[in-house]
Amino acid sequence: MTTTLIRKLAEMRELSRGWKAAGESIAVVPTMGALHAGHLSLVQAAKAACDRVIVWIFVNPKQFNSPEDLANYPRTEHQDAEKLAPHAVDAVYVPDVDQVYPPGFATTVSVTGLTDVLCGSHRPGHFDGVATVVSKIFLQTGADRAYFGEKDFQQLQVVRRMARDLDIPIEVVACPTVREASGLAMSSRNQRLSPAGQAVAAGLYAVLRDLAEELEQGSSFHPLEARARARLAAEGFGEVEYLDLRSEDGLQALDHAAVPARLFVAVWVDGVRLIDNIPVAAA
Ligand SMILES: Nc1ncnc2c1ncn2[C@@H]1O[C@H](COP(=O)(O)OP(=O)(O)OP(=O)(O)O)[C@@H](O)[C@H]1O
Ligand SMILES: CC(C)(CO)[C@@H](O)C(=O)[O-]
Ligand code: BAL
Repeated sequence: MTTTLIRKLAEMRELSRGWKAAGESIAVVPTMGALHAGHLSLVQAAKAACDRVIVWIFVNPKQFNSPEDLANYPRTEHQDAEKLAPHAVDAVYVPDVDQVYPPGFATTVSVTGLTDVLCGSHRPGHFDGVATVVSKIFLQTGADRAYFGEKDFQQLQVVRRMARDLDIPIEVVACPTVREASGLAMSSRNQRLSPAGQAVAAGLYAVLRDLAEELEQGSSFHPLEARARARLAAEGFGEVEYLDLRSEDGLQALDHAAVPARLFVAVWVDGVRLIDNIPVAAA
């Protein structure tokens, strides 16, 4: 089978209409490119469940709160095509900017509440950019299902809320975080780590796991948080933007692992911002 490379919305809509008319189910995998095994796991899950799979690749300027981050974001279209080839997806949609944000574009989709915490409070405007582009992804592709990674757990909750609130008929499917052998969550921005930064970053998962184990034995979070922050500093990590224990549903701050809970972290290493989260079983 052949994969169609699409750059124009009209072409995307025509394909999608044809598939729907034939009664086929459609999945979309939204990405910003620089693909790795984490993205490919979403593609595999989508292929297993749907007749047609679209991979969306677009470095969305509206979700970057820092111009340097946008300028430095890896863009690897040729390698992305090579990585997707064995997966034989039906379409790779790499829209031109004006297909997403035509001249005069003046609409923002904003999810309140869930976006006040974690990455929302540290990256002003980020989730407005995400919610706006993801509503467009859903509407442009007409997909029945959309696949997202738990690595971006807050994004997943925001996207679910947005789809429900706007009555977009799509099922949002969560896929587990794919990790390196060290436990480091795969991420496109990891490419920007120096060898020394990679060695430090490799320690993050163990810090989270150790913290989760103590919480699972019934300890309260705040004394453990102070120790974990000291350990991160001693291991060479830079600023910890947040290290929080929160409920999975609603992202409320917790002091004990009492309800389905997760640890969330955002930390700088070597000029690169890493995020991660892991579930914590109730004590
Ligand atoms: N390690 C991973 N495991 C599972 N899903 C992932 C992983 N990394 C990214 N994803 C998911 O892939 C989708 C596209 O993410 P994106 O293109 O931003 O990649 P990324 O690796 O998260 O890059 P970055 O965080 O550096 O922007 C998102 O749904 C994201 O949660
Ligand atoms: C969902 C997304 C593709 C929207 O630009 C992006 O936030 C991402 O890659 O996670
Ligand atoms: N994976 C989340 C996209 C971002 O960091 O902008």
